[in-house]
Amino acid sequence: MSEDTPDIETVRREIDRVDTALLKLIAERLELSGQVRKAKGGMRVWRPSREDSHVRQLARAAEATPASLVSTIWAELMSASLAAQGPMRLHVALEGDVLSNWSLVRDRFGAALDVLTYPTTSAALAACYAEGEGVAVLPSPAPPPGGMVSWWTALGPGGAMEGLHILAGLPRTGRRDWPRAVAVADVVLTPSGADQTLLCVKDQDLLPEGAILRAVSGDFRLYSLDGFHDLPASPTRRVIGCLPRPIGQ
Ligand SMILES: C=C(O[C@@H]1C=C(C(=O)O)C=C[C@H]1O)C(=O)O
Repeated sequence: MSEDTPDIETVRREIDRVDTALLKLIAERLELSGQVRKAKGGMRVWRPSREDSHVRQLARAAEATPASLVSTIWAELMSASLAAQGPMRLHVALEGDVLSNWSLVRDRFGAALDVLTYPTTSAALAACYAEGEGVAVLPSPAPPPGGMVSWWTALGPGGAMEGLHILAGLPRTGRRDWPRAVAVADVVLTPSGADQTLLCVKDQDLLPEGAILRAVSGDFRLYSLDGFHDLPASPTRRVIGCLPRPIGQ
């Protein structure tokens, strides 16, 4: 053994020391999330914009730790926090590549929350709509010309589920400009600090400058706008979501 080779027992003792410190900090964090629950009163448990702005700041501060690792570790911590705070269930549509969908959900929401799965997108969306604290995980609105994934029109002007919003993109980290899946819930839109606003337009309507066409279904078009925009709703257009920008983009 050369002089530079670390002694395995010494390294293991150091790892034990770090893990014991981490364990104490995790317990402290869980204790604090119990207090958040009380402080929130009747407020909705899931605050996706707070989660993504927090993880973005941590990833920036992390230096050598990759953003994807920061995101998955905090997904687990937040999952435990949410499970402790109250009833929040995930309603996941497993259409398409089931294994990829499942790992996207785990990476973003951790393992502590109850998950119900559905064979179709519309069934997952309906279950979420029927349940106050539910969150649906659905395939992203499809870019044209693949406009078959048209569930998002139900959130648009005149749609049956106007209270629901698109609030998070999956995966949370990476360079993709448009997510593979999105999370939908009955939560008010608030900025995370780096967002795209999702605007659903019916028929032909005047578009804000810089709008990017993301999906088309019948008379409905879905555009994204850079930044957070609280645009007033009209019979022909409505803001249906706010997607925090992927971390690491
Ligand atoms: C703790 C809160 O509740 C939830 C859990 C969070 C966390 O564990 O950091 C963050 C946002 C919420 O989804 C909060 O609202 O701050």
